[in-house]
Amino acid sequence: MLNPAVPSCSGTPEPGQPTRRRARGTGWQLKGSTGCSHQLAQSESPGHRHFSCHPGCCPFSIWKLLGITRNVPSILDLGNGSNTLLCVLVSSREEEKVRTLSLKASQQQGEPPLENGFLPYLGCALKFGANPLEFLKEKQKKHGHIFTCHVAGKYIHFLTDPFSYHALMRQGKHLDWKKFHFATSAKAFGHGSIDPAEGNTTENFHQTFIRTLQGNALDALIEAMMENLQYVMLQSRAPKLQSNTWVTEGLYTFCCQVMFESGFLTLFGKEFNSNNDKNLSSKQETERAHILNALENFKEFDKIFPALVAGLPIHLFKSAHSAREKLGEALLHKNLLKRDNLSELVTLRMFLNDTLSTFDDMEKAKTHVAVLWASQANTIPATFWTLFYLLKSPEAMRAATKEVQNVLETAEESISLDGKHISLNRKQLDNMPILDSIIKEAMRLSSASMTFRVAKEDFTLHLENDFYNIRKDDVVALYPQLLHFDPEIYADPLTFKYDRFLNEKGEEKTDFYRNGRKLKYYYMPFGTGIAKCPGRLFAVHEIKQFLALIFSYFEIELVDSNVKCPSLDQSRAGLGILQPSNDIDFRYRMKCL
Ligand code: HEM
Repeated sequence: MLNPAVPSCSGTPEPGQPTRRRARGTGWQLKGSTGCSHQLAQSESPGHRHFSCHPGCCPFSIWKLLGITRNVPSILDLGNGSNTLLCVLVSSREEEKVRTLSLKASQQQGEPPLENGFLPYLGCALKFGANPLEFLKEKQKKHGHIFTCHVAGKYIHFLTDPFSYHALMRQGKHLDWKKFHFATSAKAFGHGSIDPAEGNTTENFHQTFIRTLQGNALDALIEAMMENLQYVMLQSRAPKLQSNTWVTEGLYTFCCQVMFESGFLTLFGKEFNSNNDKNLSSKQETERAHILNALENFKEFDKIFPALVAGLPIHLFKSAHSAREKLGEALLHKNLLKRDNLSELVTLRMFLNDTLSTFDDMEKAKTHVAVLWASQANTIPATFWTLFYLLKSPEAMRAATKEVQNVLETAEESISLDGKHISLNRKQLDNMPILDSIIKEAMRLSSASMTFRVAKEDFTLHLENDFYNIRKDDVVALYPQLLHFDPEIYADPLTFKYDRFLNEKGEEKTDFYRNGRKLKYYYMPFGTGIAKCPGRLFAVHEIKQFLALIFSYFEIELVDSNVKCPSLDQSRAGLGILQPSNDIDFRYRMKCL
């Protein structure tokens, strides 16, 4: 792994003058501000091809440092303590770009201000990757509400004014949201293209998700999840909970196991048939071992997910590759068919895979791995942050437990350990505004999702008071963490306030302001517009169910009540809810009921 002291071309740019620009359609040109416009020298060693400017211009041979070699990727460790990995694959196509490096320029008229960054090909990628929020805040200060960043070969126009967000939604005619999702999914999960235009399938995935995660389908998911959470918390973890003694565990580890196991059972059903089965308990144990094994594979694969999105091939990561294949094996249709209580989502997806696609068995299975990942990767950290903030805030904990007690009482649900499970339906769970506010606040503080749209053609982006030319294939992006941490919208934005999303009546608060104007977009962990997460309602219900059951059955506390809030692991910035950079010890024991 390289740990570069980032080099630059000798000589500094002329003040106020960007040193590079895109010549439409011709790739990159570079000019050192000393006036050099050199041909890049090329040298070959077995398996590698190095490019370098002449020694006086690029003393550290940036090309070599970045490992620009034929089909050999580089991983750059920023060494800034943030665990950030930025991965760049430089293929022969990029080599062509590098070959044409030689000159200078600036943004074209009518385009947003351009930040090229100092690194050829990478542009601003390293700085952006190290801390996107700080980077974008700095550029916002410098350029205003819209600017363009060159990031790893792409031009990304960031809209930072929340009053401009609707411009992105409105101009769907010129902007594509699907291509990026389709390409990312195929790259990360290893199935063939799911873009109907490419002929492997005619399934409309978006419609499948809406149909099976919302409306009536959601009721069934909620019911199954309630049952599974109790099975996992009480029966499956029974050996740990034998006596009335405290169990100490990492909070993230706990949330991860409970949510993964329950969520997996809810979507992919159970191996065992629970009715009148003499060997039930040994079958349950085997099933649990399989799911925990799937969790290990999930974690191994999930670790390198940002690298896959950045374009690195999975073959570089042997154990993650093998983990993804094992997840695929487990979700082969022939194995799913042996399970009871498959969700409507999985049943319908299997049917559509079989009837509308030409995927082979493993590709079909990998489309299920994609669903498994989408259903868990954000939910697990969101559950952790919610419970962590509750444990840190006695006032929030009191309000939340009281709300749950009231709802249980109204529903005439009693809490016991005699095997009768608590049941709360969707309507009852919807009647918990305090939990809603707590979950929202925890996600506001931990979410770093990014909304992307790709320009289908050259067009003019109309914002509130101005307009900008956007070129075909450029990306227009929103980074809502800017909005979530804006002190004008959220006073004291880094502080957890459990009732931030409640109004004076104790109902959901929806009026948030900036510059005295009411905002339409103020909370976006689930994205927005057409591509908004189709599983968002289920996700919030899952977390509420988890909390309601924790409060009902367990006493729970932090091992160190003064423990500091863990920092956000920035390596997943742009992908959703960030994980904590370290786990936090907590303890729990069964209540004496
Ligand atoms: C706290 C939990 C969750 C968060 C924060 C979250 C967030 C997101 C975000 C930001 C997107 C991308 C939206 C965009 O591109 O603009 C997304 C997509 C998606 N999410 Fe979630 N999600 C969560 C839970 C879930 C759950 C539980 C499921 C399913 C059971 C799910 C299923 C999906 C699917 C299938 C997509 C892709 C949609 C498409 O491409 O049509 N998500 N999610």
